[in-house]
Amino acid sequence: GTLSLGSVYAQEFHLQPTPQEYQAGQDSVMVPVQYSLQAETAFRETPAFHLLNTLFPKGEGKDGFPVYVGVKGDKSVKKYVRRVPKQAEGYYLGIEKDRIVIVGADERGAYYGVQTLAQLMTLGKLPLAEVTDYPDVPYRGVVEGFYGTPWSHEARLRQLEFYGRNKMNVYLYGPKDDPYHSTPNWRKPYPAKEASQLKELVDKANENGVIFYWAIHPGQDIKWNEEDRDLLLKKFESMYQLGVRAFAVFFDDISGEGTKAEKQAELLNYLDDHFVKVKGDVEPLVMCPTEYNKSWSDVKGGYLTTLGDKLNKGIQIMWTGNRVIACIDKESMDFINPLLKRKAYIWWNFPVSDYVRDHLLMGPVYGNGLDIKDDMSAFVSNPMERAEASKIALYSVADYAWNLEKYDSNASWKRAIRDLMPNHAAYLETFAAHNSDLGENGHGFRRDESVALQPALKSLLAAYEKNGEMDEAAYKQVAEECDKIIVAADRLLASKESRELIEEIKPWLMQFKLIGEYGREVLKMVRLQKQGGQEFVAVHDHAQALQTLMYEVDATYNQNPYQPGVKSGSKYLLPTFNSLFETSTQRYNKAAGTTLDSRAVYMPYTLSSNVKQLALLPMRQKGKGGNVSPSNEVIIWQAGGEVAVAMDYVRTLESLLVDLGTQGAEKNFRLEISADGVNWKTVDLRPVPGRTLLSAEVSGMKVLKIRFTNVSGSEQKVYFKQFRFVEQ
Ligand SMILES: CCCCCN1[C@H](CO)[C@@H](O)[C@@H](O)[C@@H]1CC(=O)NC
Repeated sequence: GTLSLGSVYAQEFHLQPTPQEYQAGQDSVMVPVQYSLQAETAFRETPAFHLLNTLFPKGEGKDGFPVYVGVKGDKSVKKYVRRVPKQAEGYYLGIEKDRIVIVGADERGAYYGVQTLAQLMTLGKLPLAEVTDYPDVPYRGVVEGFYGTPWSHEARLRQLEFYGRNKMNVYLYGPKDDPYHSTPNWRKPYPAKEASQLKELVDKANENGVIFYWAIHPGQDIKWNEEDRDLLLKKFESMYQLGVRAFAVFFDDISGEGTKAEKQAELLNYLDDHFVKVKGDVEPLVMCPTEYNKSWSDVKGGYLTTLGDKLNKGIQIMWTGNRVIACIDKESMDFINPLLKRKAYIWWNFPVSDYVRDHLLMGPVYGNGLDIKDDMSAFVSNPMERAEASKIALYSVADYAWNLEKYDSNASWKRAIRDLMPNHAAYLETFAAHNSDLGENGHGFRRDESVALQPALKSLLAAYEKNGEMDEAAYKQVAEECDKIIVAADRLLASKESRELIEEIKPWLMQFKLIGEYGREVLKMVRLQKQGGQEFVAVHDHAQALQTLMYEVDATYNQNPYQPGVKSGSKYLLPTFNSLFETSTQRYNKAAGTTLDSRAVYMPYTLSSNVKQLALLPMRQKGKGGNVSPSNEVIIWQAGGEVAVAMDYVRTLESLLVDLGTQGAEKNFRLEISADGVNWKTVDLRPVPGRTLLSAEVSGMKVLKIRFTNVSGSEQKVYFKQFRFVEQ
């Protein structure tokens, strides 16, 4: 019989990604326990069949509920062929009283139709519905292209299932720190273990309708000769033997010979003509250019137009937008497509966090144009090294790239969270809401954070700071949020669900709980300061104890050479609590004549620079010293350009290290120390044998300011790998 769907389903339920067209009546049929397959025999070899066969408790049987499934041209579904969209990977799904019909424009379309059926079956009843659907962007998915610890094999297997469910059809394997993907071993075949794991990934990808691209990153040391060309071809052949049927060549983040456009184009065309076209069953090549974003491109130099003119038409060219880290809009596409003479293959550098490793990017995916579906051939996301945590953003990337016009970033974000942890969605949402911004970073890319609580935080702080007023409504809202934070952190830390996710984000959950407790104490301090009660002192000391615990977490976990530590709620939540802590303590001291320590978080060092790419780099304090957060891009350091660090008051140095990633930098740069900010003393920089590291003899020196200048008289292209000092 037919049952009517309760309205609760109608509101909550949402197909993912958002379909182009979905009509469901109020009527529905019970979910059949068994199905009978009406399809061509060949269908049984496809991923669509294997997925379909898992959906019915009693599997397939001749008396089961009829399921007509196939692709355009199949006899079994001839009757429905007019309903099928013309777009690649499109499908028609019809649920009728006495049958289910799924017709794909192609095999992957049929697979997606089954994925949509699978989602509808979670309703417990099947609505009498029609879905006419197809993707806006041809290639949608993920490029594992970040610096840092590559994803584990298990994490990748889970990712591929996730991509299948979310109708993502591309996974590009290109972890920068895999030595067989990049220099030095790109010429060598994988060792047995890695090879068998890659084969397993390819099989898993095929099962989930995902094209597995294996990328090579040869540019840093490739020689433009037949030997290297043939070694690269041999490597592709060895990957082909493992089942790889899609290949990419990345020339990003390199310098030297490998950056030449003509040579890159020649190599790619050779691979296209002598490998891809010869094999016949390999996807079109994808390449990542050296000039992969507008801010790095020199149009007059002709790099991009050379690629656009010379690269065989079928070869895809990647692009990250106006900057390394940037949202993609119409203006960005109108700039690049004419130069490439094809639709750019977007590599979106979000939620990648390898330049802000102490932050998690758990917020909504927003800021990309909703009017560019016809301007790009692909939209793939470069994720965080934390695979499970990346799924919040990836879920929405899938939603966006499938149906741009209907994309709603906030609604998608909430669904992403519910999809990731159905039994802890509210807690994960509380956590994600306050762990979304990147903090200061060299790329200047920021995200919103604590959006719902921002107004209360701002008005609570403004009222109190300006004239000691108490905005009771804001106070109440912030106090309630602190309670929610504490509960959310505990529930997530104790969660049995999504254990792999919890293990990835555990340090941030610990930090998050401390922030909730700290906020609770700071709110008490504000209340007590206004009442003038003695209890202020005990609460102040508890808040300081929590500050110490927060520092401990930050100094203990996720230690890496780039952005060590564990930042949470860093944009508004923690800064507001710190301001309230400082102000209430200063006011209490004034009224009570006490000298309670009012410093919340301490940053004694200030960076300044007239070198564009260094000016925004954050200063970090670590223990008894500080460092400038390194940048992993090539720095264009103009003649006379300088970077300086100012202390809050005169301090005594123990050591100072500089690493520009190039030999002989000590000849082109000068280090100076000043104890008063007026008189400067040049300090010797000694190269550490065999390394590009320079050590300065500063032990015992009084310092108010440090200055480091390019005195070579000409522009220098260097890396900014380290600038670190330790105090005595
Ligand atoms: C050296 C320039 C910064 C690196 C640029 N991005 C990412 C962000 O950090 C990083 O993951 C790296 O793989 C990637 C390179 C890139 O964007 N290629 C198209």
